[in-house]
Amino acid sequence: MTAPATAHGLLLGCIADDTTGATDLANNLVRHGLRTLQTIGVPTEPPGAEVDAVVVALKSRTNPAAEAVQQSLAALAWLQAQGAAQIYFKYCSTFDSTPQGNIGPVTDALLDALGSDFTIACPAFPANQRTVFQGHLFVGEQLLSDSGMRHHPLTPMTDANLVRVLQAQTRRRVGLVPQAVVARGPAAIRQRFDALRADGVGIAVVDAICDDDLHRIGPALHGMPLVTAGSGIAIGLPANWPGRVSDAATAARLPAVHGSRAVVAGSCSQATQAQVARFRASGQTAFSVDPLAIARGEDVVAAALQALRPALAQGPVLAYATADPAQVQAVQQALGAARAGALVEDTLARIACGLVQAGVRQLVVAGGETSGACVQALGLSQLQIGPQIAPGVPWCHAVSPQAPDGLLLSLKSGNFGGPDFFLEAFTILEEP
Ligand SMILES: Nc1ncnc2c1ncn2[C@@H]1O[C@H](COP(=O)(O)OP(=O)(O)OP(=O)(O)O)[C@@H](O)[C@H]1O
Ligand SMILES: O=C(O)[C@@H](O)C(=O)CO
Repeated sequence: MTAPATAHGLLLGCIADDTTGATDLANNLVRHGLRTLQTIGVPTEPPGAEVDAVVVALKSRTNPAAEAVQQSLAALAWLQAQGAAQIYFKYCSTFDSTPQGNIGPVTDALLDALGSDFTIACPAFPANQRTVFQGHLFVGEQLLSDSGMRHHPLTPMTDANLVRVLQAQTRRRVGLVPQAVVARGPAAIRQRFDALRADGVGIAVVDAICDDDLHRIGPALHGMPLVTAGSGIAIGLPANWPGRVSDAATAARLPAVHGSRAVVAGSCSQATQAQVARFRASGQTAFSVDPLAIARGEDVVAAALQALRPALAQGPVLAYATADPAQVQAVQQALGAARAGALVEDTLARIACGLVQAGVRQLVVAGGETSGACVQALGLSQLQIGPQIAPGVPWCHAVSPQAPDGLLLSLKSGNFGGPDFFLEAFTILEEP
């Protein structure tokens, strides 16, 4: 193993279960003053630059649990070799998982490897309308199970009770720190941790309904070997290292990159459906990827590039597989959910590569699995985090073998961003 990389020690070593989730977490860390590097997969070398946090982006959310565990442990080993003082397992703010995992099995494995017997689970991200109250996850005003997440193609979420959802995935006992305790501050939260632990609880779901709650939870996590959460919890952690927090605006500066603009969308979330509809209504060129045509062996990549390339000079173009729940269900019945997902991801990733080869240098990708496939196909190994476009979604800079001069990328979580995100993302690059 390599020697610890950073002269002052890595404060936070993060393991994210998908690519957009990793960017979301890195964005929150940068905005709260930690110099943060995002890697795609587990690196083989120490980070090149002096950083306070590293987010290792995996693509482990929907793999078989044993594979997700293996990838997460490899990331842990690398982060430990860099001297990470605390480990952060980042999953989705909508707790995307199935009764088989992967949140429970990965948490169990990380706790075992760290020799620790206690952690928290908190997907709350109030800036994006994800709140947890009495252990129940809300998306805006709806329970998770009433939200669009009940139709997710890979991880449909039909129960909002996180204690119950997580208990089905872990061999540890799951308990709750209710918001009434969180509201009383870090000392009360720590006391509740101690009481739960004495009771044999290994994972505490922690309520949080606003950013103030996250700032109260942060100090109570100081020194906890493993934190498991969405990206929201990250906003309360940098205050635990007052001497290390730096200027967020400087931390988010990116090199300028000019070139054509494109969007690739594989998310079927409600937010992405609205964004695709708004983009199409704007009159910009859009190509619809039909999963059944891919399965029939048609050359959908060539057709997409033929339709989109000539339009690049007129502004952003869009390739999308985004569809409504009825269409997704029909495709899944015909092909199976996993095969449909894999075929679409592969096709969109090849379209993204073709667009970059055609001169696209500002690229938005919608959907975590889709983003994972695109960054892998583009051969990216790390991302520098830049300015925020919408909560949880920054522009990033990366160098690809296909764009050695650099590329601006925005990896958008499926459910993030307002309806005009696909057009607004490019507009903010024009601001002085
Ligand atoms: N029309 C379609 N029919 C079936 N599956 C599709 C279709 N369009 C996309 N998919 C698949 O649905 C999955 C969507 O997952 P993805 O992670 O990209 O989006 P998301 O879950 O909404 O985003 P996030 O993980 O950021 O919340 C992918 O595997 C994608 O290939
Ligand atoms: O937490 C979220 O909602 C996102 O960062 C995410 O993980 C999307 O895949």
